[in-house]
Formats: sequence, C-alpha cells, structure tokens
Amino acid sequence: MKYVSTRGEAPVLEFSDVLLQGLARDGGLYIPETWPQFDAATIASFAGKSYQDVAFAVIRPFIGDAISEDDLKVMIADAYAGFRHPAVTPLVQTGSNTFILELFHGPTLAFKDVAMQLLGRMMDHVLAERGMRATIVGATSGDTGGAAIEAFRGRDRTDIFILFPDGRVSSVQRRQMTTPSEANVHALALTGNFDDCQAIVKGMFNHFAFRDRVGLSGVNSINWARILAQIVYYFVAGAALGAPHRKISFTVPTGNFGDIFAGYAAMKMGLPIEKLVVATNVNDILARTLETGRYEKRGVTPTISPSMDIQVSSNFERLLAEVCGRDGEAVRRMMNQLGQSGSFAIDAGPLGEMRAVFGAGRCNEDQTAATIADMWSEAGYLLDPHTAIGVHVAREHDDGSAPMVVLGTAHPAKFPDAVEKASGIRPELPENLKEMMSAEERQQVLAADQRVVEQFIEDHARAVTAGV
Ligand SMILES: Cc1ncc(COP(=O)(O)O)c(C=O)c1O
Ligand SMILES: N[C@@H](CCOP(=O)(O)O)C(=O)O
Repeated sequence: MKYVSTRGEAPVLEFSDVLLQGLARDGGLYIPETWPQFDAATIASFAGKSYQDVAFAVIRPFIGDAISEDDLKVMIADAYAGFRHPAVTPLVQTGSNTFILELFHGPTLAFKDVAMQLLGRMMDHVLAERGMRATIVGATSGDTGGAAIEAFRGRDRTDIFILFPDGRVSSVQRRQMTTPSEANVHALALTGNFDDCQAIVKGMFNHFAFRDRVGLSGVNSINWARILAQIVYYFVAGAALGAPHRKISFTVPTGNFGDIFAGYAAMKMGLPIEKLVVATNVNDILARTLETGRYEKRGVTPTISPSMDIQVSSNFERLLAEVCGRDGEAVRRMMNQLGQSGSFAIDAGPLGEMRAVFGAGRCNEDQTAATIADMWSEAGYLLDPHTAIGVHVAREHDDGSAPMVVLGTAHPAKFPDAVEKASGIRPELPENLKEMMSAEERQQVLAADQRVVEQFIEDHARAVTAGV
C-alpha cells in the first residue's frame, strides 16, 4: 500500500514512513492511494469475531510489509489487553433504534486510547528496526495528550512533548498529562487555545531544519495510523448490527474530524452506511460548513465539552481531497485561502458529494446539560458532555430508517464537575486512576510561540544529542 498527500506534492510513501512522518512535507495529510475493499461475506464474518481479529483483518491491507503478520497480531493483542471491557468497544442499546458505542474503556478513559495504544507499539517497532529515535509532538484539547503520554511514557526510543491550552482542559485531563514522572514525558501548558497549539505543531513540521534535527513525529490524527486504528470499530459495530445486510448510521461528536473520517474510510471499504452525522458543540464550524458550503473560522468559545473546542479541523482536508477527486491543486488552493483569509468556499460538486453522506447538527451548553440529565433519569445511563452532544444531535437525525449508533468518546468521570452539575451524580474514576488526583504535577508553562516551543524541545529531546 502506498500513501499520497492530500496536497499532491509530497513524496509517495510506504506505511512505515507515513507512521513516522505525521504531516506530509507539502503541509498535507497522507491518505491511502486506494481503499482496500471488503466484500459482503467478509463483513458478515466479522459479526462472530473478537475485536482483535477484526482489527487484524481491517489493518493488515494498509500496512504492506512494514510489520509482519505475527508481529501485528502480537501488537494488537497487547494494545487491547489493558482495556477494562472484554469486547474492547462494547455496543450498548439505549433506545429502540439507538446505541452507544463505548470507546472509553482504555487506560485514559477516552476513545483516543483505541488508536494510541496500537500506534505506540507500531512506532516503537519501526524505530527499533531502523535503530532510530523520534521526538514526538502533539497538540491536545484534552484527551489526545493523556492517551499519547500513556502510550509513550517510559519508552526508550521516544521523547514526547504535548502542547495543551493552559486552563482549558478538565482537571482529570490535565493530571493525566502532568503526573507521569517518566523523564521522556513533557507536558507543555501554552497560553492560547487548542487551535494555537495545533498551528504550532503544524508549523514545526513545516520547519524542515528543526523537523529533521529532532526527528519529529506526530501523534495527532494528522498521522494516518491514528485514523487506521479507528476504522476497526465501525466494522465491529456495523457487523454486530446486521451489516452488510442492512445500513447503519453513526453520529460522531466531532472536533478535528478524525473519528468521523475513520467512518468515511470504513464506508469507502464497503461498510454500508446510511448517514455519518457530525455533532458539534457551539464551536460549530463543521456544521456551518455543511449547511453553507463555506468553511469559515471564528473565535473559539470554551465549553463543558472542551475536547471539541476546535475551529480548524485537520482531517476535513482528507475529506476535501476525496470529494475533489484527489485534486491536490484544488486542496492547496482552499488551504491557502484558509491561511490567508480564514475561510474558503467549497464548489457545488464536492459539496453535494459531502452532503450525500454527511449530516450535521450542533448542541449548545444547555442542551448538553439537559441531555446528560434526561439520559440519566430516563435510561439510567450517565453520559459525558461530548457523548451527550452526539446523543442530542442523533435524536434530531434519527428517522428510524437505520440503527443509529452514537460514538461514546469519553467516560463521564473525565468531566466530573460538568456531569455532576447536569445530573446530580458525581461519576467516580476507576480505582487505578484515583491516585493521580493527589500525585505531584509537573508541567512547563510556555508562550504560544513556535520559536519558544522549538527551543524547549531542542533543549530537552534526546534525539538531538543522541542522533536520530
Ligand atoms: C471526548 C472527545 N470527543 C470527541 C472528540 C472529537 O474527535 P475528533 O477530533 O476525532 O473529531 C474528541 C477529540 O478529538 C474528544 O476528546
Ligand atoms: N480533541 C482532541 C484534539 C486533537 O485531536 P486529534 O484526534 O487530532 O489528536 C484532543 O482531545 O486532544
């Protein structure tokens, strides 16, 4: 399998290089040259299989010879051995036609663990084979950071630097990043919002001298391997609910558009999907774009669903490339307009293609709290604020024509204050995470300035002195 950049100007790469590179050198994101196809019999066979077996079947065609079949099986087994549920991502029925796909049974209680636990093992494997070290950077609005640190803490071949917006993540999310004591972990609290953090990460990838000197790798969903691991659970849920013999709809709490793009990839591979519904909080750039055809940045409003307080959704570029027929020049034009004027328009053809697959809706703060409250009182099910946004928007889009699956992206205990305020119930952290709430914290507060962050990394990354 080969990978091409959404902007069409970066070298075509194999899986292991895509895994280590993160962002393409033309500023674009890597996508597979073609989509592997699963026929109806294969999809039907997933219904009786373990999560691990489906993961192997889905991931295998994307990685070519980069990792042997035996090694991949071991990595998948190890990655999910620590999940607190034997099904890894169980499906819970909450209404006659509605389901929640619980993606939060990993070590940091967020859906990010599903991909990150595998990504950490894959990167280690490829780095060891090449005798290399890497400096990992990531931007987080709360969940990616904790999941990435958990996956890479103490690993000898990597140092990890996570940039998060100071004061804009929940205390559980912050502590997941600031309490690990391993020397290779660096939690950087930046005086800005998530979009500032993400822009600095992309800026560092586009600063080639720095990128090459420190051996930069990325763990945000700009890294294709993150999306790849997330495709698996769409097939698992779809097959459990009767695919390929019937279509399924998915509503996805969305910020950086990675999780829902994984659903789009599953559809491209043959999973019959009725609708993919984007659910946003009041930071609703994606819902507005699908409504108006204009992608237009506005300021970020802090909410009780902080992980979705995002305006620049990286993976939307992957969708643009798809609906523009992989026309790199068209993607470059739109991205340049975004950089220069903060907005761009999508042509009628590509927009129509998007609308045929995607629906969208938004949920404000009161609606989020009300959804948490009524799901608790009516179904005895405690939602976190992000999943609540999915449930609210799914209710608006569920016409009964297909089972509606809402992706449960975080455990309510990650956001105890918001959940308690809405429902009167204070969700408890699992026993093994409680200790963290009184452990010593270690973080570096830095200005949201690329040069300042680069200097900090140069001073602390082992790859600089030990060689990449
Ligand atoms: C809990 C939670 N829900 C939803 C999202 C949005 O996912 P995505 O950025 O893949 O769209 C995030 C962050 O990414 C998250 O942490
Ligand atoms: N919501 C995310 C933002 C980063 O998204 P990613 O999927 O690109 O890593 C977070 O919680 O950090």
